[in-house]
Amino acid sequence: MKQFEVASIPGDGIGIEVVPQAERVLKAVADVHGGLAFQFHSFPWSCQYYIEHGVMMPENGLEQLKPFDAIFLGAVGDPNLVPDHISLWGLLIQIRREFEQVINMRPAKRLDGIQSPLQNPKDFDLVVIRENSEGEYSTVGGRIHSKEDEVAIQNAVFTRRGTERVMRYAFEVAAKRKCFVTSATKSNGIVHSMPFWDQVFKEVSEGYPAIKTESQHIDALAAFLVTKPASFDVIVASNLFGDILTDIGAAIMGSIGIAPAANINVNGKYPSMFEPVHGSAPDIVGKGLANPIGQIWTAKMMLDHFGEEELGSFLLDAIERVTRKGIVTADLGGAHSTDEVTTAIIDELYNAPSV
Ligand SMILES: NC(=O)C1=CN([C@@H]2O[C@H](COP(=O)(O)OP(=O)(O)OC[C@H]3O[C@@H](n4cnc5c(N)ncnc54)[C@H](O)[C@@H]3O)[C@@H](O)[C@H]2O)C=CC1
Ligand SMILES: CC(=O)C(=O)O
Ligand SMILES: [K+]
Ligand SMILES: [Mn+2]
Repeated sequence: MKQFEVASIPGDGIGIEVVPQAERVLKAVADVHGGLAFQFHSFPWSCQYYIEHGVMMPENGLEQLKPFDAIFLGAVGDPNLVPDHISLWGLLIQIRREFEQVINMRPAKRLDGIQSPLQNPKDFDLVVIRENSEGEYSTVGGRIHSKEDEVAIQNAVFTRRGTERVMRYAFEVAAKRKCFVTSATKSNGIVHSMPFWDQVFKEVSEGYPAIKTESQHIDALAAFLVTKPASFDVIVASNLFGDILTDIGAAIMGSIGIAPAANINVNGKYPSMFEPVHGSAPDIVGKGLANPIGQIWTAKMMLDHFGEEELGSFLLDAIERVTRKGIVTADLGGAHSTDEVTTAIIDELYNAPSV
């Protein structure tokens, strides 16, 4: 019996609603499989925790997380309790950085039964590989002076090591897919980091002669994601560009409530972290409206990461059989609750031909 030890951090808002639902699904997946088990250890680190303790997680929080096979996170942020830059940097971004989760992989594809806001989305199936450790998300800079003399400086950081690493990762992913990588750039407006990004992209691409490439400026690329998403395979992007593109990816799928993500540690020194693209959605919290599919699809990415790819596909198939039946939450035009959608997915797991 294979046993996976998973650290759960539901976090804030709807994170607290969807994480237990996805855990229920994973337990069912394990039950149907028969040869593996998940043990979840839940950590209460959140904005509520901050109100009680003055920190988002204890000083030895990372040490507590390190022994786990993976971290399964919901969402962080409750702007009514704690300013976002404090809560996100105190937990989510700290884990990404300290655990060297340098790659953020975010697929977007059309699912049967879900209406895309696009008139003709075709069968798009793409993945954004987002740099997850540097770039525009940096603590380098500061604020000085006050009133009309006030100055804020925020420096973006692009290292050769980090830039090459994310690009190589994108090429490796593309080699297993449709062999096409698009680089998100903005070298017409950002005159140091983006020409560097383009240069590294060109250099890395020379090592992958079988992979087709293109570069697109981020503004045009954002528009193309709306007008012709089916033309993309793998998109490699800096931290901020990838963040923005993946909310568009989620939107064209039909809702940000279904988009999954994986924060991947590539050197094996620390656990990877799995969390949906969406945030804590304070506007719908406590109403049973949260779409659990983003968190459940994220669980599928965790299965893939554990080497259980067949089981991952089995789970995504069950999700799609449920969306095909129209059993969906309000964000997708349905009338079903978080719990009902989850239960329908679990029923599909048990009713499917066995793995
Ligand atoms: N990785 C993370 O933990 C992230 C955290 N946040 C934080 O979350 C808080 C809210 O941020 P927002 O910008 O409002 O982004 P958000 O993703 O939480 O919500 C955006 C919109 O999408 C809807 N939505 C999101 N997830 C949904 C789901 N599963 N089912 C149905 N509808 C869903 C919300 O109701 C809202 O209308 C902030 O504190 C923000 O910093 C935001 C993005 C990512
Ligand atoms: C923070 C955020 O928006 C993200 O990780 O996608
Ligand atoms: K999240
Ligand atoms: Mn985001």
